[in-house]
Amino acid sequence: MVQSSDDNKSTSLQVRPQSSMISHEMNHSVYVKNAYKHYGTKKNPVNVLNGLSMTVPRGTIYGLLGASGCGKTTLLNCVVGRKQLDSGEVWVLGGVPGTKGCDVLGNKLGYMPQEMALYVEFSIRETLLFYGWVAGMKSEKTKERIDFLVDLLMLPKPSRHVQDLSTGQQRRVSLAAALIHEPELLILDEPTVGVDPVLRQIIWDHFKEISNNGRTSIIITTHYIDETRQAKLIGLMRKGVLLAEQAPESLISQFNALTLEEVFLKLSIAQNTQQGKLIFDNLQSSVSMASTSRIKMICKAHHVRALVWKNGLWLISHIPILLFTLTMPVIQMVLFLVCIGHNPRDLPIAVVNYESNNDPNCNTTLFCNSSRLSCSYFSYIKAHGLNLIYYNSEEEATESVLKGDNYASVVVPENYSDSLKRRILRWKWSRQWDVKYSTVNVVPDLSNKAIVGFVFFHLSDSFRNFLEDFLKSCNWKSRFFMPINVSKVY
Ligand SMILES: Nc1ncnc2c1ncn2[C@@H]1O[C@H](COP(=O)(O)OP(=O)(O)OP(=O)(O)O)[C@@H](O)[C@H]1O
Repeated sequence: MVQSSDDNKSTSLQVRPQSSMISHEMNHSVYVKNAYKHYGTKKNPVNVLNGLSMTVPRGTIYGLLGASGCGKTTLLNCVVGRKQLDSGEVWVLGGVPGTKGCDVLGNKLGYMPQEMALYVEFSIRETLLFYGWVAGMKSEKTKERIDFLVDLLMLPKPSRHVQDLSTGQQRRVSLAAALIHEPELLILDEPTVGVDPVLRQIIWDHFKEISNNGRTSIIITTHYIDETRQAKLIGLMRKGVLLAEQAPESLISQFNALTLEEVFLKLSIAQNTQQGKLIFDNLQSSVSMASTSRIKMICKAHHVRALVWKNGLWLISHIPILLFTLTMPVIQMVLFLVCIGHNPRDLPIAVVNYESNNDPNCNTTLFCNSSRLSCSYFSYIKAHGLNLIYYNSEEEATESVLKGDNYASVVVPENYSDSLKRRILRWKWSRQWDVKYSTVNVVPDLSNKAIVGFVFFHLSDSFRNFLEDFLKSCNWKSRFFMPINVSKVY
């Protein structure tokens, strides 16, 4: 309980929340200046950051303290680039996240969010392996680190699946994922919630050890105010600003308090009485630099490898979904073809039949001695679904194709039937004359290859059927050839 005399003393404190006690240098781990962030609409905003400034020197454990809902997570999300500031500056490891030269931040940063962000179908080992690979670590080194972290954080067997762990164990796996690649900057949102006091001390000892050499900086938010006495610096956050940013011992002695809780209380009371003035001061002094931050995780080969591995692993552990994913396109295709798709029909083609003098009504009956086999062939084409438009000459038919009236022209030469029969009978020893007059000439519209493909299909399939029936009618042995000549005209 704070004495009333202390209260009076505290209310007279000049709380200047925005003036960081540490000088501004670009080589700090994290430097936030005049950060503003609100949620909700412009008309009805929830102001979470109100011109907050924060400095985390390299190699420091920084305890970010504040009541629930004061904006700690929002601030950290802005630092790691998950959210953007409305205005203000964020510098991380000497660069502005999202700009050139700061693209390695993803590997230098270890972030443990407050919410569970693990793939629960994975085992502990698979989870940590994935995050190691994402950070570009070699498998051997990752395995070494997994053994070390499982031991340090007293995790269950690495083969256990995340979904089978308790919430506290899952949070420790999340912490291990942030630590796996020994990043330069660790941002941990309440890493010790629900952790046994002995283990909590072990974790803090580890933090002190890795920050001691000056390489690793750690920002920790926690509700356990007392544990942050072990931090090098603490930032007391309230109403969107830092009320103080100092070493815990120096705060305690400066505010003549016994605990950090007491310091926080005194500062909060002081802030309440000065609120109006401070907001005014902040507005006066704030240079609104709309430099929004966003950490760009670069997509390197190891990211791709890790993602492919992760997705593969996920699919293997979800066999029904894998089967569904593989068979779905086939099912879709079959359903589409059965219900909707069919070959295009009634495609117009220009025809010239020199054998029948272009008589569209010539006898189409197929028999061995027929002298108008071309008429029979045309009837097969018609039955197959092409629309025959008769022209008087080959030139007119070709012209109609060039004009786009028809998809192809089909010209049957005179003496077609006799030549065709001789060609079938003499086969390899056919005369050139018979070859020429037994061949149908086709000129396609090359501007529409997909449709022309169907025209060829109709023409050749019709000829195949026609030939089979003709050979049968003559009792000749079965043969296959396709006397259709395609000419290209541009
Ligand atoms: N997406 C959002 N939309 C609207 N309001 C939000 C959103 N996220 C957070 N808030 C509000 O912003 C304020 C700050 O939330 P934040 O999560 O940053 O606080 P916190 O200090 O991390 O709280 P805790 O310690 O409980 O995690 C809260 O009032 C919260 O309701």
